[in-house]
Amino acid sequence: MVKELLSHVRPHRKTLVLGGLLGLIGSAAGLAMPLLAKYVVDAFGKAGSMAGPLLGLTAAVLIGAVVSAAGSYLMERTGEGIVLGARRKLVDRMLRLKVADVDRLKPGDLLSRVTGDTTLLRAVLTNGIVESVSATFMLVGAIIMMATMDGVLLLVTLLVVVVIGGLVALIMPRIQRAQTHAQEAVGEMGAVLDRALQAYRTVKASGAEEREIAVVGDAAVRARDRGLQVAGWTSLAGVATWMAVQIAFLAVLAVGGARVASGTLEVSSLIAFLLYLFYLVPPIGQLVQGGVQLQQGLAAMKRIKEIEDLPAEPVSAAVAGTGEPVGVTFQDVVFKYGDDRPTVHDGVTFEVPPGGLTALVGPSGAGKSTVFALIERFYDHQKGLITVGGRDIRDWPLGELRAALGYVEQDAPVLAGTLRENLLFAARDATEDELLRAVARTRLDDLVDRLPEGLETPVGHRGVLLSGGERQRVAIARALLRKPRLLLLDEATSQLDAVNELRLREVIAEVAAETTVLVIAHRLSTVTNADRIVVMEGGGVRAVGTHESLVGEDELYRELAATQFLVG
Ligand SMILES: Nc1ncnc2c1ncn2[C@@H]1O[C@H](COP(=O)(O)OP(=O)(O)OP(=O)(O)O)[C@@H](O)[C@H]1O
Repeated sequence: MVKELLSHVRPHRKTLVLGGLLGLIGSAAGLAMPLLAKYVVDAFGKAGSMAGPLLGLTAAVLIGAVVSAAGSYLMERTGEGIVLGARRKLVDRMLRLKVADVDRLKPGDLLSRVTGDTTLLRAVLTNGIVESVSATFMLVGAIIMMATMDGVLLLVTLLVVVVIGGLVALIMPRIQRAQTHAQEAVGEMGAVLDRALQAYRTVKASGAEEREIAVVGDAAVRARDRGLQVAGWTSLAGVATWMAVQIAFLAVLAVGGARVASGTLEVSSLIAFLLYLFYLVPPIGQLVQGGVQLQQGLAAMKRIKEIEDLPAEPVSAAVAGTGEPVGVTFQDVVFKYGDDRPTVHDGVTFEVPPGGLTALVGPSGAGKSTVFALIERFYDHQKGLITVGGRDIRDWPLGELRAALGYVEQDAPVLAGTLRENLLFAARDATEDELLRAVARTRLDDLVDRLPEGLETPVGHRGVLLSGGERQRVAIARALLRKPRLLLLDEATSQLDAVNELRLREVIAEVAAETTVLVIAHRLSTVTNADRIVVMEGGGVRAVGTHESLVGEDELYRELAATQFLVG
């Protein structure tokens, strides 16, 4: 883990060394100040020329200030660079993860890893390292000086320091563990808050503000408690260090006093030795502080690495596909979302030939949306065969497969940005003509005319909020611009008004004339128009046919048609 931590420093090591050196020079200039002041005072006394010493003093003050400032700026800059690098790497991985992995991780927690944990790296990797290095120098210097004074006393000192140092070393992993828990607690708080913000309207409508405030408050209290554990262990390490010096002082006094009494040591040497002993205090303190920071950095690194170690998917570029419509088949497909989850597909078999409109229907929870998730390879099925265009989906390069598909989620989200950016989201290279045609085909012209800045109007968050029907048509236009060979459309379950429903039906019929459309249908209009309907139930396919044939032959379908489609 230390290696990974240092790998973040490597690209910045030159700046870091330079920053550290400038800091040292700055401090040296500070140290020279009293000496220069002495010259100035001496010059007073001798009534000699003041110009030289004063100029020297001014120059030292200025140079010291500038060099120190440059040094600390470079350190901060390196810190920011390290945080930027860590964030980029983490976000890069986060957006390439498999859907199944993201399902397990909570968005608020992921967010806290990118914001909080990366920030923790800054202190340890800049000041932590530099101060520890300079503290080590000071420590070694003081020890050498002590060695020249008296070897026996040095041995006594080192013995005490080593024993207490061992104790501190035992405490360090505990600090790391406590810090990991503290970071987890902060992540958990982020997750809870995120959940409340996501369901903001429901929270308000349910009058659940106070309950949610309490839930997030509890998470914050847990984060505080974890933080206190870190504080506890850190103070213990601090006390141990303090004790080390005090005990060493007493031990040296005792042993040294005896030696002075026996005449083997001079009093002046004992005094000098004791003075040097106290010189050890700041560097030891800094080293312990550096150790604590290192534990914090390691804890953060652990959480960052957890994400970086997850497998990444190859990315599919947002470009339009080209090509003929493709069919899709499912043969005895078995799938569950996890080993401990119930089986969702238990031998699903159906066939969709290229072109035309196929509707998937079935009771809620029958596994219809899961069919789409498997075709998009958001998840991998456990058994059976799924083909797209006659080719096993596992043999398709992932990017190519997804480029061939258009995908419209049931809860079609609008992303931040303008309407144009939203439409071109899946096909950045579409021409203006293609864009306008997609707008016309999805009957979005009215919307574009109505919006104050037309296509350039910001929509979604911080922009104009679109209605459910508009969002769905934007999503369809977005999918169409990708020129899909197979369009997967999860119809919105919400009621659309008559005009919107008619528009949607027209759009689907037009698209189905050009490419393969597989739609999860919640509306009778979609189903009656379909070339074929696949009825799913209880993890399998129950019947396949047209509306007319199924009404005659399939009881469940008849029931669904009588209730669900007509009302939903
Ligand atoms: N990401 C997921 N992780 C775990 N289980 C899931 C996930 N998505 C769906 N499920 C489960 O799989 C089953 C089938 O869900 P699916 O969304 O495919 O049904 P559906 O037929 O589309 O239902 P609806 O018509 O209500 O949308 C459900 O029991 C659901 O709880």
